[in-house]
Amino acid sequence: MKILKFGGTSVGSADSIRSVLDIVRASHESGACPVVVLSAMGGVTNLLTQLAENAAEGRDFAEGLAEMENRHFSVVRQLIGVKHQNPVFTKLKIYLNELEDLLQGVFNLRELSPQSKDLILSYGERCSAFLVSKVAEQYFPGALYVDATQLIRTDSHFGSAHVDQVLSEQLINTFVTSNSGRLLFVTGFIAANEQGRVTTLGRGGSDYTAAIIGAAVGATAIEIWTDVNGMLTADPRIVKKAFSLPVLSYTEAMELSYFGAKVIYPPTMIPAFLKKIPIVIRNTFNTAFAGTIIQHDSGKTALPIKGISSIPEISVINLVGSGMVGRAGFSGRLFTLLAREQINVVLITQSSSEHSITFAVHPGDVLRAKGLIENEFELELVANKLSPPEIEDNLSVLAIVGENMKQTPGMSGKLFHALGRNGINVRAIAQGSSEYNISVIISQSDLSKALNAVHDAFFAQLNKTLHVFNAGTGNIGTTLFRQLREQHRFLLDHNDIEIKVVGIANSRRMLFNGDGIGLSDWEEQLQRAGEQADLAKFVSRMKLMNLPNCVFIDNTASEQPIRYYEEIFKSNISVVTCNKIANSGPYNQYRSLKDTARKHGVDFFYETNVGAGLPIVRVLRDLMMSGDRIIRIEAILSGTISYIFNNFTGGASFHEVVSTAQQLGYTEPDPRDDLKGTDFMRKMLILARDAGHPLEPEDVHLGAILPTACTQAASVDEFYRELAAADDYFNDLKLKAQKENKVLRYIGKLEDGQVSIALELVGDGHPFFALSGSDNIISFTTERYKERPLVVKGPGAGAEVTAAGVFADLVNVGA
Ligand SMILES: NC(=O)C1=CN([C@@H]2O[C@H](COP(=O)(O)OP(=O)(O)OC[C@H]3O[C@@H](n4cnc5c(N)ncnc54)[C@H](O)[C@@H]3O)[C@@H](O)[C@H]2O)C=CC1
Ligand SMILES: N[C@@H](CC=O)C(=O)O
Ligand code: NA
Repeated sequence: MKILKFGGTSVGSADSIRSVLDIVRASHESGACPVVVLSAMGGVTNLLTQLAENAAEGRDFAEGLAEMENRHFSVVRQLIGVKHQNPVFTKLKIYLNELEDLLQGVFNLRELSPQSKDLILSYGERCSAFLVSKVAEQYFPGALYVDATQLIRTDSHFGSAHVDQVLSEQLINTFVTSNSGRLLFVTGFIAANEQGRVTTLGRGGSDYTAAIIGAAVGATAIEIWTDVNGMLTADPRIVKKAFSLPVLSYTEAMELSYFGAKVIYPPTMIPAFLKKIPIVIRNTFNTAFAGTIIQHDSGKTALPIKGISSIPEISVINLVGSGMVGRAGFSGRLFTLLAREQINVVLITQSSSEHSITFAVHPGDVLRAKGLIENEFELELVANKLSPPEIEDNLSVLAIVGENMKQTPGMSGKLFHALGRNGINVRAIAQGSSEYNISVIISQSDLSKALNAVHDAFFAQLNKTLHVFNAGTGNIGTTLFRQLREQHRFLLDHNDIEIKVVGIANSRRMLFNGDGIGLSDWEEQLQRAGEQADLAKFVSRMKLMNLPNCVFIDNTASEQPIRYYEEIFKSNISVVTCNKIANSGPYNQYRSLKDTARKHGVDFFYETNVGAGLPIVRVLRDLMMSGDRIIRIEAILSGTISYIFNNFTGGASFHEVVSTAQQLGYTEPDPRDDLKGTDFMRKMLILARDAGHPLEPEDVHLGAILPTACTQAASVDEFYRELAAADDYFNDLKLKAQKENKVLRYIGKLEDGQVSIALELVGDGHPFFALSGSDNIISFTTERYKERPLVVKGPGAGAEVTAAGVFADLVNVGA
């Protein structure tokens, strides 16, 4: 025999009741004659609570009663044939009249005892179970409505009564046996005490009813039908990637539901656990989905943890006192006091010095707990053996849960790494003695970020999300967005990485969307829904959104974003930049940026600062980190100048070739930066610094390729005019080279801590002779690569290769 329990949403409307009956039919046809347990229609228990409170305070309750009547009557009209409706209306009307009398009594007395409240609430389940049984009767002759007050016996602890398991089992078995073969529709949640007075089993008690009946009849399974796909790895309202768990042990399910996951009412597990009856959580609205099985063992799984649960609102009380806290007997007195006063202590930690105890309670209990402690320990407080209790509010608990944790080392390391990397401060830590959970207390404002970051850390193989804030939507930014869009599917399928661009800014406008800005029409969105750009606001919004695995990309050529890098690192956000200005400014700035990023455990990636997408920065870093020593670097690192010399061969004049290089996207936004050598200087400086030399920009010996008039041009237009005027000068250079069978090369060198860049004529014996397009080439002569240098060569400018380099840096963030 199976028990099927349907929650409020499953019986919330005529449509959903139809789905319930389909499920019952399927179960019935498969041979089992199930017992069906029903909750009140969705929202009805809350409505009844409200009406009872209204009545007790002398407020009107008629309107609410009418609403209750309408909801039930409307189902009768929709689901029961006209001929059979009258007796159903009559019985429902009797229930509603009784309810009205009760509410009137409460109204007259202005008093609502827990006993009256239980009786009032019982009408929710009575109406729904009766109604559904009558709808079912049309298809299952003999279907029987059962009021659980006949089946479940409790004590008189109204509101949350304790079940007399033995007596209830007898009552249930007698009833079920004498009605064998009939389909039973039982009210959830309600029971009765010895005198037959109605009691309730606590919020969510319908699950419990199902478990009690299941245990009594030795059911093969207890199916809890709800409106979600079983128990999930985390709260899906906060963690979009939360997924349903196929198998959990009873203990794991208890731990997960204790901390917030409201899918199942924790006491439900006990009768099922004792009789080893599996509980299956299924979705009434997605019957094709297998749901979650809760059973004796936690099942074979590769997952180190099962889920992450959370309590969003918690308060903490700190007790400090050298003379008191930590002494034998103190904690005993403290926690006995709190237990006696029914204050639920969610979590306890004690400092190793044992001079302090921190414990968490629900915010509604915190002031009462403080008052109780002040009373109980009055003498100790007066004698200064104990400091007055301190309260901290606006905190949350996050807990990772799973039986496998016990056998897997490094679980807490992983948890704290994920939290630390995302700048989440941990207020207190507790590991359950069972080692089935590790809980941390964090600030409420960090909860969403923490849940997502921890979820990614533990279920990384199941997809990691990077949240990107991108400044600069020019040549490189636009190309990067296109590449991200084109690769979105591939990254998800092959690397389980999802990249969401959640903020975009250029010098005119900015736009945010925490769910990700669609990259097929970002320009149109930025125009339509964006606001006026303000980089300070962009950065503060980025911090405020507090997203996990967050990356700031600087795709501008501006000094402005650089002012925020430190602040960004301090907010535990990584930076990826193709903007060279940050690393080629004063040495102190370069040093400080690197140090700050390292200190905050975030990445600062700038591969495209040198040679665009070519692996140069990375290669140098690997050489340095593995203990090699750089003897000499020789390089061509201006893609623009390389292109110009490789193409200034035929009929086109020098200034025309420069203009083509600009059109091809090789130049800096201002091409004077390339031709004056500034861009090359920056790259050599960055390499020298990365190679360990604390140089300043003016330390680089920069040989010019332009006549003075060109270098002094005050605007880009004027620059082109001066270039055109200098055509003869460049032609002479070209002819000289051709005469000597040589080519023009602008070459940078780093040796003995000295950096120079100069225009050279090189012959075909030179390794830099054969280049084409915008090629860069770099040769590292090192202790290990002494005889034959390590050479990297390839296109070193252009939007496609640069954006690809930014992309590669991005996917490596946090790797
Ligand atoms: N073109 C290439 O081959 C390579 C370029 N780079 C670097 O890429 C960067 C971008 O170059 P392009 O895309 O060609 O430049 P671009 O001029 O086409 O685009 C720059 C973008 O930055 C935005 N911007 C400027 N100031 C801003 C501010 N204060 N706040 C927000 N946005 C701002 C502009 O609105 C524009 O969208 C430069 O730093 C360049 O050195 C690096 C390696 C290779
Ligand atoms: N303008 C630069 C682009 C790469 O950094 C160049 O020409 O090399
Ligand atoms: Na590079």
